[in-house]
Amino acid sequence: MPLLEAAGIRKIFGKLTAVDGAALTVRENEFHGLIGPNGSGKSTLMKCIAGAEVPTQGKVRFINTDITTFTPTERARAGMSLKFQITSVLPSLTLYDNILLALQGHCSLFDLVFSRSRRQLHDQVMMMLTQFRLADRAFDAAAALSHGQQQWLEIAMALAGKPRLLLLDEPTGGMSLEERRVTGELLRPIKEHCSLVIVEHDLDFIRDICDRLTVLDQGRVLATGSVAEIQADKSVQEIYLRRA
Ligand SMILES: Nc1ncnc2c1ncn2[C@@H]1O[C@H](COP(=O)(O)OP(=O)(O)OP(=O)(O)O)[C@@H](O)[C@H]1O
Repeated sequence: MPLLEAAGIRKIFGKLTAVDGAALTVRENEFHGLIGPNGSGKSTLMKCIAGAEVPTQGKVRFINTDITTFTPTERARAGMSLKFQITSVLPSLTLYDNILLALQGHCSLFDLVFSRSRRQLHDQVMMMLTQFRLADRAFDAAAALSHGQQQWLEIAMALAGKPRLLLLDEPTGGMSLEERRVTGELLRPIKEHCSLVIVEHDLDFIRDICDRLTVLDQGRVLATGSVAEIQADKSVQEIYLRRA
C-alpha cells in the first residue's frame, strides 16, 4: 500500500489548466522527485497534495485515508509536512526559539506545562540543530544565517512534528554548489522515518538523492519510474532538449 496516492488531479485557474489529470504515487521511505519544464504544473500539483490549493478534480489518499477535502492543518495532523519557497522562519528570533516554536506546535498543553517535558524539548531542539549542523549558531538570530543555513533551519522546522511525508518545493534555489551538496547529506538520513516529495530544477541534485521521479509536461505526467528509467526515456530527453 503506497503512503501517498494522488490520482486524476486536475487544477484549472480561469482558462488555464495548470495540472491536467496527473497522478503521483509515493511509497514508505521513498524520495520522489517531481521534475519538468517551467510552468509544467509541479508546484500546483504539490499544493494540491499539501492542501494549499483545492484540486478542481481528483483524489488524494494518504496513509489509507482520503484527504482530498482536508485542510492543511488536518493534513499536518495526519503526518504531512511542507516547506515551500516562501520562508516561515521568524528572522528576529534565535534558531533555538524557531525550532522550539515548531516543536511546541506539535505538543499538547500537558506536555508544555510539565518541567520534565520542557527538559525533553530542550534536548530535542539541540538534537535537531545538531542534525542540521546549526548547533553552534543556536543563540544567533535566524536573520544572521546564510541563505543555505536558513533553508536547513526551515527543513528542520518542517520535520519537528516527525512527519511521515515531507514536501519540499525547490529547497536548493539560490544555494551555492557546496550548500546543495550539504543539503543532500542532510536529507538522506531522514529516509529512515520519512518519505519525501521534492520539486527541483537541479537535475544532478535530484538524481543523487531520489529513488523515483515523475516528469510533468504541460500539466500531464509524461513519465514516472526509477532514476535510470527516466534518464533513458526518449520523451523525457526530448522535452529537456526542447527547453535547451
Ligand atoms: N494561482 C494561480 N493562478 C493562476 N495561474 C497559476 C496560479 N498558479 C500557477 N499558475 C499557472 O499554472 C501553470 C503551472 O504553474 P506551476 O507554478 O505549477 O508550474 P511549475 O512547473 O512549478 O513551474 P516553475 O518550474 O517555473 O516553478 C503556470 O502557467 C502558472 O502561471
